[in-house]
Amino acid sequence: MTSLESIASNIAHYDEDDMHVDAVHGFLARMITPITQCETVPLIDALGRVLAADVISAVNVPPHDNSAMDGFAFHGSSLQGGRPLHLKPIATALAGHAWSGHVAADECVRIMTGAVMPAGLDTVVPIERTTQAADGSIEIAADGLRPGANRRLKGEDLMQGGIALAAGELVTPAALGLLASLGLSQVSVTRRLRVAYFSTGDEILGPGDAPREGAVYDSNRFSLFGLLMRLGVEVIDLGTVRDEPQRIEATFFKAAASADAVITSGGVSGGDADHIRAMMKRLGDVAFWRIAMRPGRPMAVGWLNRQDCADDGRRCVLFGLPGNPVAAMVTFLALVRPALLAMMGCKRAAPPRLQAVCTETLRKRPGRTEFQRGIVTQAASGALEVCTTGSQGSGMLSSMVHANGLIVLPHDTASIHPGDTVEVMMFEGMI
Ligand SMILES: Nc1nc2c(c(=O)[nH]1)N[C@H]1C(S)=C(S)[C@@H](COP(=O)(O)OP(=O)(O)OC[C@H]3O[C@@H](n4cnc5c(N)ncnc54)[C@H](O)[C@@H]3O)O[C@H]1N2
Ligand code: MOO
Repeated sequence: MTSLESIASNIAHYDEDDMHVDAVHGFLARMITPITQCETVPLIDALGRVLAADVISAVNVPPHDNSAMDGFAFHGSSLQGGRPLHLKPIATALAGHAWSGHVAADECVRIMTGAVMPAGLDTVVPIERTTQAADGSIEIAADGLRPGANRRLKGEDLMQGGIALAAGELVTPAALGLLASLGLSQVSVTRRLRVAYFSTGDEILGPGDAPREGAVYDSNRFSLFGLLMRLGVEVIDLGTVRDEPQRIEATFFKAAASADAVITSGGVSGGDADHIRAMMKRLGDVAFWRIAMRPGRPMAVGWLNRQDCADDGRRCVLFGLPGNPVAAMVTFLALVRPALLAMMGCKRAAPPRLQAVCTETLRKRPGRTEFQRGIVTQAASGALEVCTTGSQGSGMLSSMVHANGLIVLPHDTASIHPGDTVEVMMFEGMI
């Protein structure tokens, strides 16, 4: 069984007390194994799931050559140097009602969008480019019209026998529609990832609890719930756990028995009452990092031992996030989310980061990656601009609410000045 130590030995410049964000990504990529169990679900339930196998198209989409316009279908070979054509309409072809018949060179067929192209015809002129003469013939303004115009070819979207969607694809709304266009009623997806989460700390209150001196309401459990729901995993909410060893231990056992991964928040920086670190160490193979990033410096990563043997022999992955609410969200988005997607078997690449012109000074020293809460807007010129949400305290969740992305300032970067271009990891589609 792989150990954290053996993974660490393969990471260049591995230093638990000063982890480069790139080293964290490299470490997690080595640590994570995708789930292989799969299930067949009705098509409609596949949204947000990950395809377990390549989907081979059993049909052509579209299944036949068809018209892209309401107009008249005719022989493209009749088009000569843009001269107008005069053709006699002999029939009408409607979508869903194929018309079969012979069409001569001086004839045409009135055709609707989606209707099967009559045999031998390859070109459609839109109705607005035609006029009807008194004798019923159709005059076609042919300039700029090429043979094959406004015809959609059989199989041009998906070819029968080809891979319509590959294993590891996330079923997005578009992918769901595409699967439906193949006529499928069910699809094989990886089983839903089970992710347990809980908050720790004696100062943490639950919703509706009476306020008390020195206590704060639990927000991490709710931000994490939202982030996990957006990922489409099965969430297991294990509540808020006080800094009492027995309770923490029982909660970890529960998580390890029921989940593929467990996410905790708080107690990883090593304060006096942080029993959680000692507990994590005792219950599994866990590394405690100080990551060269802001926010999100302390973080625990590893595996929890299972008391009983899990059905698939997998170990429960542990992500111990820092307690500060912004730090918990940022470490989730930047580090945990890609790892969970990999566990889900999702091969989709991370969305590209936007480039935007920064409109303010961002103070930074080289030596750590920073994720500042940003608001991206479009200037009148069309260029993307970004400013921060103001104070960047890692306890200020309002800074996340007002942001629409994270400005990513790489490890070696120094301060940013107005007019400099920065990269932004947009929230849209993520949180
Ligand atoms: N001596 C050091 N102190 C701290 C360090 C350090 O490196 N050396 N790191 C700081 C950083 S950065 C962070 S982030 C925090 C993380 O500490 P913990 O993960 O141990 O978290 P706690 O101490 O339990 O809590 C920190 C902070 O967050 C609040 N919190 C915790 N859980 C929740 C929750 N579920 N909902 C809302 N707020 C929560 C908690 O009340 C504290 O204010 O450590 C720094 N200290
Ligand atoms: O992880 Mo801490 O939030 O950098 O303050």
